[in-house]
Amino acid sequence: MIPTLTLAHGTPIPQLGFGTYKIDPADAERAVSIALELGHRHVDTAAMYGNERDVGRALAASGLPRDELFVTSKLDNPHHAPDAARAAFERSLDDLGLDVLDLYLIHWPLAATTDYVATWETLVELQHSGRVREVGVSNFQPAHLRAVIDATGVVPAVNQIEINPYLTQEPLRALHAERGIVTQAWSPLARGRVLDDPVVRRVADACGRTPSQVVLRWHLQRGDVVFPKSTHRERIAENLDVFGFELDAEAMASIDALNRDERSGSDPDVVELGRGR
Ligand SMILES: NC(=O)C1=CN([C@@H]2O[C@H](COP(=O)(O)OP(=O)(O)OC[C@H]3O[C@@H](n4cnc5c(N)ncnc54)[C@H](OP(=O)(O)O)[C@@H]3O)[C@@H](O)[C@H]2O)C=CC1
Ligand SMILES: O=C(O)C(=O)[C@@H](O)[C@H](O)C(=O)CO
Repeated sequence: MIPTLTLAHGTPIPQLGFGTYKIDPADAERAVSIALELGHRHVDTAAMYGNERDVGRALAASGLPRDELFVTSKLDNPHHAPDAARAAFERSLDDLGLDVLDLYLIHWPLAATTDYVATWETLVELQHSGRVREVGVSNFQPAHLRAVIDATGVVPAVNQIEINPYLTQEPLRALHAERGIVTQAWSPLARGRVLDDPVVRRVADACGRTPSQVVLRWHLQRGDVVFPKSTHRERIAENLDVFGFELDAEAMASIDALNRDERSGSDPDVVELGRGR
């Protein structure tokens, strides 16, 4: 039911997944279990979220075959140094209860304080070890992408960046398309802020859908990977029910036009060790 895109090394990734930032560890097993029960097969987590063990428990309890699941985690900011990164990766695998991860990302470039190229080389080594199918980055700006590609010749499978109707990120998406990098859109609903937008509401009313559904549909039709977060069963179901309709060119253009280059979350040029989280 959920379409897939293909990553750099041939791994299929469901285009719609389930986000887990800000899901309290005490609630994460329940929320992820609901997501899997309702049809999600792709879960986005991170060591930073503190809920990998609980996500892992939900994956195990689901009884779903491992090859039907796609799990992403991310290297947390304090662990960029190569040895620390290897240890952090093993901790994430262990906490998630997995032998092999599908996708592992550098969470933030921390360009002013870390050698993110060395960190990237470590992720590439991890991929060669066979413990992770695909490696990528998150919150990388064009200069950071060019630096890791120039140094290693290895193109990140994805760049996970904030994208929503208020921050459409066209220049970065164009660079991704040029380099064969899959774009992942974090905070696809701008953490709920776009759902009251009058234009979004008008499009939703016109197609008999909810604001969240039209915004997610907009992302999917642009070709990006999205993983909205919700802890409510009815919203998780609503956010999954986005494959039975299409936005026409006029509706797409009216949502594109909402761009105001406005972030809902942290700015990659500002986040550094110990700040911006
Ligand atoms: N790589 C990175 O640096 C980052 C990655 N991410 C990833 O992206 C995921 C999604 O981003 P996130 O920041 O969580 O924000 P989202 O844009 O997914 O918005 C989540 C918010 O919207 C609400 N919501 C969700 N669905 C609906 C709905 N149908 N109707 C009304 N409200 C709704 C949720 O409330 P409720 O839960 O109460 O339903 C929550 O408050 C994260 O969970 C994480 O996995 C996020 C930020 C940074
Ligand atoms: O959710 C994530 O993956 C994050 O990195 C966020 O915590 C991010 O730092 C943010 O935008 C906080 O407002």
